[in-house]
Amino acid sequence: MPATWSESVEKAPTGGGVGAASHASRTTYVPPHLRNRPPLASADHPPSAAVSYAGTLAGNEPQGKGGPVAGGFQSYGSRNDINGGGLSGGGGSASNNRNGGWDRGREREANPFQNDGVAEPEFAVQENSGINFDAYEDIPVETSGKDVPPPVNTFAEIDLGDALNINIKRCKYVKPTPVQRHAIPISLTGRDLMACAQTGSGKTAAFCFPIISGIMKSGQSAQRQPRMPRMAFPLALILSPTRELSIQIHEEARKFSYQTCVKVVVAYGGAPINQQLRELERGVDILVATPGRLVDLLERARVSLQNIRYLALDEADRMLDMGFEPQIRRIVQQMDMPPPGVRQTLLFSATFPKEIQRLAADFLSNYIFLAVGRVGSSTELILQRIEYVLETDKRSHLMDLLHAQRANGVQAKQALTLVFVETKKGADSLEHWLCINGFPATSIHGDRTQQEREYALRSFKSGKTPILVATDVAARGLDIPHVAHVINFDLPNDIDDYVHRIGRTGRAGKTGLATAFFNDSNASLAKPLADLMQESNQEVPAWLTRFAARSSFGGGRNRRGQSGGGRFGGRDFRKDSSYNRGGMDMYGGGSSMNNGYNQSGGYGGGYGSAVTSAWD
Ligand SMILES: Nc1ncnc2c1ncn2[C@@H]1O[C@H](COP(=O)(O)OP(=O)(O)OP(=O)(O)O)[C@@H](O)[C@H]1O
Repeated sequence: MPATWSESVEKAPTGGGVGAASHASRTTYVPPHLRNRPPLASADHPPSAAVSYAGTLAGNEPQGKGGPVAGGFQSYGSRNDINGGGLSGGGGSASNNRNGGWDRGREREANPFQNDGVAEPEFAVQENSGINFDAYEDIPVETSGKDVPPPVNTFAEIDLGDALNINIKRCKYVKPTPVQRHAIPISLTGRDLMACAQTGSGKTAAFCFPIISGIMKSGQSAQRQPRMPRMAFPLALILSPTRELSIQIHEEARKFSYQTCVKVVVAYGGAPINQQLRELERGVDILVATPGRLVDLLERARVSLQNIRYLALDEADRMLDMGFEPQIRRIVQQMDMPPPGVRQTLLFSATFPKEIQRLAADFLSNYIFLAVGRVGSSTELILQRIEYVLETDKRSHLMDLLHAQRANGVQAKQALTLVFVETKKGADSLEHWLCINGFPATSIHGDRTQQEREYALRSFKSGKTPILVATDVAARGLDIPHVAHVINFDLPNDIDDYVHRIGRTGRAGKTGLATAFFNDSNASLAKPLADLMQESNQEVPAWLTRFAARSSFGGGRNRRGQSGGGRFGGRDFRKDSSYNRGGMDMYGGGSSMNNGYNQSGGYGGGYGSAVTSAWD
C-alpha cells in the first residue's frame, strides 16, 4: 500500500486497482476477493515475503525466531474485558494460529521494511542498532493513579505475541526505551494512560504495540470480520495533528503489524479522498487520521466509530488545545464512539500543560499518569545555543552558521539542517534566498500543496536538499534520521513549541545541536527558555538570564489565554491541591516516584497569545 498520496500517484496503475493490491499485482494478478489476506505460513515458517525480507536485510534478520518470543499467546491482557461496545463474541482464536483457506493470499502484503526506492542507500534503513539508550537510564520517572502495573526491562517480559515480537526485531529494537518500559505494561492491562516523555524517546511504539497486540489477541481483525459495503468499522483510532505525522505513524504501524493480520489505514487532508475511501473499503483495524479528514469521512458516513476499542492521541496536548479541541470533541464525544471506560484511551506527548491535562481528563477513565523526565523538558542529548541576533542580521548570521558547518567538513547528507521560521511567506523567501546563495534548500508549510509537502520532506530526508525551511507544521513528531542541527531562525511564542521543534534532533539516544536567534521581540520567551535550558543542564547566557529577570514581571499568556505562572507543569495535575479541593475523585492516589522527581509548579511562563489554526 502506498504510504502517501504522492507515492500513490507515482505507483498508481493506469486503470483498475490501487494500493497494496496494485503494488502486488505488478508481478501476479490477485483477484480482489483474495487481496490482503493473511499468510499461509506461521511465524515459524515465514511466507515468501518474509524470505525476500531476509534477503534484503541480510545480516539484520534476528537470530532464531523462536528464541525469546517463543510461547505465543498463552494469556491475554485484560483489556479484552471491554464490556459492551458491540465487540462481544466472535474471534476467540489467536491471530497467529493461522491455518485454513483464510490464510491464502496473505503473502501479497507489501513488505514495509523494504526500501521504497526513494531514499538514498545510506538512509534506506533506520539505524536503530547500537543506539545509546543508556542516555535515558537515569531519567526520573513518575507514575500516579490507582494500581500502577510495574515496568518491564525487556520486550521478552511482555506478552505481545510472536508476530509483533518478530517485527520488533526487524526494527532492530533491542530493548524498550524508558517510556516503553512503563507505558506498554500499563496499556496491556487495559488502563487508560496519559503519558509524557521527551521528544524522540519512542512514544509511537509505546502506543502502537499494545494496540496491535490487543487486536491480534482478540482475533477480531478486519480480515475476520464481515465487511459492510461503503462503511468502515476500525477497532482503533490514532489521531495526530499533521498530515506528515499521520503518514509517519502509519508507516511505523505497518512495520509493527506486518504479517499480524492487523490492517492499518491512513486518512489525511490534502490528498484525494477517493483513494482513502477505497483503502477503507478493503477493511481497517487501525485508522491513523488527521482530525479534519476524519470528520469528513464521518460526515459522509464512510467510517463508523462504534467498534473503537482503542483511542490514541499523539501530540495529545496539541490535539486538545484551542486549534483542535472542537474537532476532537466532535469525534470523540459527539459521534458513535464508545465512552471512556468502554474504550481504552491513550494520550501521549512530550509536553502536557496542566490546563490541557485538566481538559484531557474528560476523555479518560481511572487513568494512570506517566511522566518520563520532567513534563515539557528537553533531552540533554540536545546541545542548546541561544544567540542574540537582530532581525535585520538574521540572514547573514544564518549564512555564517551554514558556512562554518560546511567548513567543518560535515558531510551535508549526514548532517541535515532544519530551519524554523514563523510564517509561510518567510519560509518561501528564506528557501529561495538559501538556494540562490548556494545552499540547496526546500520548504514545508501550510500553503504548499500536499504533493509538494511530501516531496519536500522526501528530498530533505534523502539528503538531496539538506536544508529544510519549515513552519510549525514540521515541529511535532517527525522522525527524520540525520537531522544534526535545528535552527530557530524565528523563535516560537510558546515554549512547548520550542521543545518540540528542537526535538527534531537528538532522537533515539543520538546527540544533536539546536541554535536559536533571540532578540527583543522574543522577550516573553526569555524566562521559560532560561528555565528550560537550566533544567536540561545547558549553559544559559548571562544576557538571557537578565532578560528573563526583566520579562518575568510582565507575565504573559499561554495559548489558552490564561496567565502564565512560573515553571512548566512537572507532574500529574490531579495532585494540585486546587484540583483535590474541587471534590473530584479521579485521582486515587498511589503515586510512585524515583530519582527524586518531586518538583511542582504551574505551567505557563510568558508567551504570546497567538493561536495557530488547525494544520489539517
Ligand atoms: N526500543 C527502541 N529501540 C531502538 N530504537 C527505538 C526504540 N523505540 C523507538 N525507537 C526509534 O526511536 C526514534 C524515535 O521514536 P519516536 O518517533 O516514536 O519518538 P517520539 O517519542 O514519538 O518523539 P516525538 O516526541 O518527537 O514525537 C524512531 O526512529 C524509532 O524507530
